[in-house]
Amino acid sequence: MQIDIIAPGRVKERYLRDAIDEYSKRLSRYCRLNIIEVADEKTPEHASEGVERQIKEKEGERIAKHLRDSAFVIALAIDGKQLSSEEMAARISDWGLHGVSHIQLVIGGSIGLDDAILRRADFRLSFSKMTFPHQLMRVILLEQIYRAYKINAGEPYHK
Ligand SMILES: C[S@@+](CC[C@H](N)C(=O)[O-])C[C@H]1O[C@@H](n2cnc3c(N)ncnc32)[C@H](O)[C@@H]1O
Repeated sequence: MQIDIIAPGRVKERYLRDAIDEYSKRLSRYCRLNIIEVADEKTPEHASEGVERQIKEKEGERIAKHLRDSAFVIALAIDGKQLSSEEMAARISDWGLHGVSHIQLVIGGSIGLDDAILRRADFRLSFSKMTFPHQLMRVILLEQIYRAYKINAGEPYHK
């Protein structure tokens, strides 16, 4: 399975980059992982609704360039569907059985994902009703994909 994670902005914090590298290394045993960072837009502190919409559109256009018609696209969205780790593992296995060989997971920038990306998504995944910083979200997502592969492989991992 090819797994892409697409997100705006470069992760600058060393401790997050270390965690991303660690989970990427662990995941390389189970899938082909590709992390695609698109350029992010600078967000002014008190941006108007119009400016925020423009920022999301620009970042959305950059994300869209990487989306493949044949891929199963998952948008990370707070109001998406919440799954347990076991349910996520079962979905990944199921999508694979139904011919999906390429999953693209998209994380929004600091003000979220453009509507066009949300509409394109085949599935919207929520990690809870809480808002996580987009850069930390990459680590959480990688850990949960790794957990899903461990569950599907029947291999022990902390419960
Ligand atoms: C800082 S959040 C954006 C917050 C923005 N107000 C929104 O509602 O999308 C940045 C990105 O991280 C992801 N994210 C943050 N918290 C999440 C959660 N609980 N579940 C799923 N994705 C989340 C989403 O992709 C979101 O676009």
